[in-house]
Amino acid sequence: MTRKLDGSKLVIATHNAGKLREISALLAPFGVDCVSAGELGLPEPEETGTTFVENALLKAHAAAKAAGLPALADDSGLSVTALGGRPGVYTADWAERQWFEGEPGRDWYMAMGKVEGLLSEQGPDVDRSCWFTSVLAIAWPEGDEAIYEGRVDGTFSWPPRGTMGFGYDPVFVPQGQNVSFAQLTVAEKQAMSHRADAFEKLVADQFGDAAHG
Ligand SMILES: O=P(O)(O)OP(=O)(O)OP(=O)(O)OC[C@H]1O[C@@H](n2cnc3c(O)ncnc32)[C@H](O)[C@@H]1O
Ligand SMILES: [Mg+2]
Repeated sequence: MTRKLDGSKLVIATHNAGKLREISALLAPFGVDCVSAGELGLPEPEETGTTFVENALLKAHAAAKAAGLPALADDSGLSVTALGGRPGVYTADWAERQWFEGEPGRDWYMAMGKVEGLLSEQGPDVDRSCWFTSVLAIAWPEGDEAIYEGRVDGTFSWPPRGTMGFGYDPVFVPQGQNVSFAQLTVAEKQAMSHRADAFEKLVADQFGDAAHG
């Protein structure tokens, strides 16, 4: 039995604005009182794990300890079959940190181009199948933890298309669709995303029969 959220404030332990938007929207129907890591001024922990689970737990525990509140973290990434699952856990690292109009950020276009470069080296018939993973971890200040994993399969598509979403969304075409994640509204992406898949498991476990949304 995993520990359950009991109505106290929940820290959304991410420094990624796109994820924060999606996780807040997923939580909205459940009336959970949320605060983001950014609002609390929590530092961004170093992601030293070698798996999504390790990094999600590391981020959730760091935030829970620092805030004295339960914390929900997401570790996610894009895995490309023909690249042996890379960038995978290192998806964020493939994008260099840059300054954009005075704001710190990462260069996602460069990172997507890196993946495309490696794929096109393998010729025009290269297998472009790929998948997104999301591991959601909840940690409590006392050390309890819970883990939920989600996945969505698709195709790495070039050139990038669309302006919605974040990160690698413009190159990810989910199975059965012909538009990228960045051409979908938040609600449309949530109907099929890796994060929503993990969240469904979280809801079943944490909110049980009372679950809706
Ligand atoms: O660690 P936090 O603070 O949560 O934010 P982050 O951006 O560093 O997040 P990760 O360490 O989990 O790195 C995962 C990267 O994978 C990419 N990614 C994950 N989910 C995605 C999604 O739904 N759409 C597009 N790209 C996604 C995105 O580029 C993320 O930066
Ligand atoms: Mg990160």
